[in-house]
Amino acid sequence: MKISYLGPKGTFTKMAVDALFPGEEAYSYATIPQCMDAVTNGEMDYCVVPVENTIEGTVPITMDYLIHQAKLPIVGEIVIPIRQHLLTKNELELSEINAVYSHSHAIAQCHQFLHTKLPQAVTHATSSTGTAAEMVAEMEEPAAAIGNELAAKEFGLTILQEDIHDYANNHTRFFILANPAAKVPETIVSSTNRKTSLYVTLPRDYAGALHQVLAAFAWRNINMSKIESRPMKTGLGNYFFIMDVTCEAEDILFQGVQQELTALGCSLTVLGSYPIHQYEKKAGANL
Ligand SMILES: O=C(O)C(=O)C[C@]1(C(=O)O)C=C[C@@H](O)C=C1
Repeated sequence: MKISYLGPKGTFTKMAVDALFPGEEAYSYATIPQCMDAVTNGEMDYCVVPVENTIEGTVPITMDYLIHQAKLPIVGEIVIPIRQHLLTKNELELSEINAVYSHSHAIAQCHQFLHTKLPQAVTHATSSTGTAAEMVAEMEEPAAAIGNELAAKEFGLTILQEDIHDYANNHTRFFILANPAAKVPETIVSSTNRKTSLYVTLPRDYAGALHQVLAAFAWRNINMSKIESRPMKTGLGNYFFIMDVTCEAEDILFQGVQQELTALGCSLTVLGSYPIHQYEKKAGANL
């Protein structure tokens, strides 16, 4: 079994991979689209990609590339607690740090900390928190990375300040996307907690169009756990709606929704019906 993830070493995505696929071969890629492409072209069986964070919301590149380009099925989800630390090469005063490197989502999770404690430091976005740690480990100037304990270990950095994220309840959701030919391992399938992700496009702009869509789920008592609009990229004001519902796509009531929305001229695409996993801390784990 081969799994692609956003690398290099020491990323949160790598932690998610280790939790889901212990002992399996994991391959690092530089970007989220590259992780998905590796599955599409058959190099990899699965990829693990970040989707949504408690503080910063959706990871747009993941949803956009999944919907517009990769079109891979979602076969599972894991939610991981996120602890962001300030990592440096040596012990420094905060006032000495002139640059901070990290993934844009990690920087956003620590915005208030950076604003109040490191006003002099210029922030630089990197392709991942692991890349930021790798870069800072090679720099001579007094810079810091935002990343996790695993990155500190992998790149020999000091944790100058722990838990610098602005809100304590910080979690990120990751999707497991699969090559349609791959057999999903039993450890991933076996979870009683399940969800379906889908997106809906409306036939045109008219009063109550979205209300009709929501009503189709509501009167069947199907619980919606998330709804968000994303641009269709075809013109200003053209949006589709990504939704998560807590039932299976095979459920007779869900199929009723599909028929009703199709009759109304909407299009409904299922991205996957999948099990939800919660990260369980193991002895010696880095979270
Ligand atoms: O840079 C990493 O470590 C990642 O795995 C990416 C990512 C993200 O895209 O949101 C994953 C989890 C954290 O929320 C911050 C960064």
